[in-house]
Amino acid sequence: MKSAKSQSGGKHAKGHTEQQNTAGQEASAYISDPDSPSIDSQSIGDGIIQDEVAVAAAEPEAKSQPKAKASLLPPYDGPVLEVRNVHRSFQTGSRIIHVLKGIDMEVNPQQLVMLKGRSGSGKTTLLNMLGGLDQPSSGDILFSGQPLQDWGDRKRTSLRRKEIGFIFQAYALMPLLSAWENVELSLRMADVPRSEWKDRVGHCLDLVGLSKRVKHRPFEMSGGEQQRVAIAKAIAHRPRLLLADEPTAELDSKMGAQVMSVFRNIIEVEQVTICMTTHDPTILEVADHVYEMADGRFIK
Ligand SMILES: Nc1ncnc2c1ncn2[C@@H]1O[C@H](COP(=O)(O)OP(=O)(O)OP(=O)(O)O)[C@@H](O)[C@H]1O
Repeated sequence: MKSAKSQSGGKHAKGHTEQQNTAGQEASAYISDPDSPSIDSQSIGDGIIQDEVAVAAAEPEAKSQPKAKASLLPPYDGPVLEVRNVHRSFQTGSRIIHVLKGIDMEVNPQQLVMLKGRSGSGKTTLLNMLGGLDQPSSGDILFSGQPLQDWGDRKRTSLRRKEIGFIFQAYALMPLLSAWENVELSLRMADVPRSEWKDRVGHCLDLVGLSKRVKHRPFEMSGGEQQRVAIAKAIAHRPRLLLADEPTAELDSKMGAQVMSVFRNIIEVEQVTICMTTHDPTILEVADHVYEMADGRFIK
């Protein structure tokens, strides 16, 4: 796993020990400011995980009673994602690095779309933008027809919590929580009413083939099983979009194939849309569409 990058838009989950160590501190921040501030200036893994650590550590009573999932987005029949001429540059010291150089793409409902390309081509930078974790330097990203750049930090945070599920290369599960509790956490974060948790957690763990592992903690499971818990967790709150950053990179080919078959199944059953990055040529055939990136552009 690579280290986090120097500036906004970096990536990757922190190690578990670090997640645990920050729990108390993050929890108090969460309680004192329930509408937690934007995490857009943090890496994809850092932002999501700090958010989760805070919610996991907070006493349930410290939050107001969860409300039913309010719709953030008006009904829309078009693509889940429309990306128009997106550029992203980073400044490191006196240097400006132009990472994305005019990206155009569309992701339609219930598609499995893959971004492939060599290391450093810009895949994760783009994924961060698609999840509203970072903003383009120029260009537009529409999520279900809504231009994300016109949304404030708070609304984008809410979009991430309610409409997007994130999956990482290194699973990013809470190490002290069981599979069941890890999935439950995502419902708590999305303000899903507690009365719905039991059925929904059971259903999601069943979908990923882990109904017999619900009490296991991450260290008691194989890599493939942990990644399937992470998938159950990512879909539990019924997001429209799943974003996965190299979800099979740590797995052998058999477990990688299982994860891809779970992806196909949840697209059918949960009607979710998936956009993922990969280096693995053996899984590309499962995709509905593959975008190949080189040096910040798509190769035709
Ligand atoms: N926050 C940042 N500050 C400076 N440079 C960055 C930042 N984020 C990404 N970059 C640079 O942008 C380029 C693309 O990085 P990115 O992580 O998007 O590539 P990638 O295709 O996902 O690579 P990999 O397959 O290794 O994960 C790299 O040269 C990287 O160093």
